[in-house]
Amino acid sequence: SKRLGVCAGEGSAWGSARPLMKVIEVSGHGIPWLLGTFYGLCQSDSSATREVLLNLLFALLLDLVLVAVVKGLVKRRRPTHNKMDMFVTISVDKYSFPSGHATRAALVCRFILHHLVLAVPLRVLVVLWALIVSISRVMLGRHNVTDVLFGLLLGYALYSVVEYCWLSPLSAPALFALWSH
Ligand SMILES: CC(C)=CCC/C(C)=C/COP(=O)(O)O
Repeated sequence: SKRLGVCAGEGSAWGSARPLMKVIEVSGHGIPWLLGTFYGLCQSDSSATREVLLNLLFALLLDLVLVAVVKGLVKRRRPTHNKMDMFVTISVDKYSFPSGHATRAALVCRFILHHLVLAVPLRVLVVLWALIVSISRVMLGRHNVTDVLFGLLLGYALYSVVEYCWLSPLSAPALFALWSH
């Protein structure tokens, strides 16, 4: 993993690509996804859209909690070559197993592919985004390869849990009443 951390610092082999990697990092961060989903929820005027966005919000929150619990239990330190200059972190983010970006990327990728009707090139872009976010975690030196691989598996599996617990106006009427205008 250390050898693959080619953007871990400005002086690293691919140090000039670090700013781009950090933009990719923000694209997979929890805050833009949570704020964007919440904003969409407030703006949506169709009940079908609200249902999808409410479940996406639930999925993102579940993911944050699950990753925080696993990080807190495993307590694996981030690689020593990592510079802790990440955009907004919480206390457990000093730990690296699993990668929260990788779980979110896999979860959101599956969610989008199942719930949005997209042309094939866009579907391919969504999968590529998830892969690039994941690979960038190792290139930035934030994670070991195993953190990212486990994160991807966890996010993939978590999507199945979200589908199983799918919130609908029938199963969670009080929640939907909050968002009906
Ligand atoms: C503060 C909020 C809402 C989310 C934290 C997102 C975050 C910083 C996750 C850590 O990701 P990695 O484990 O991939 O470094």
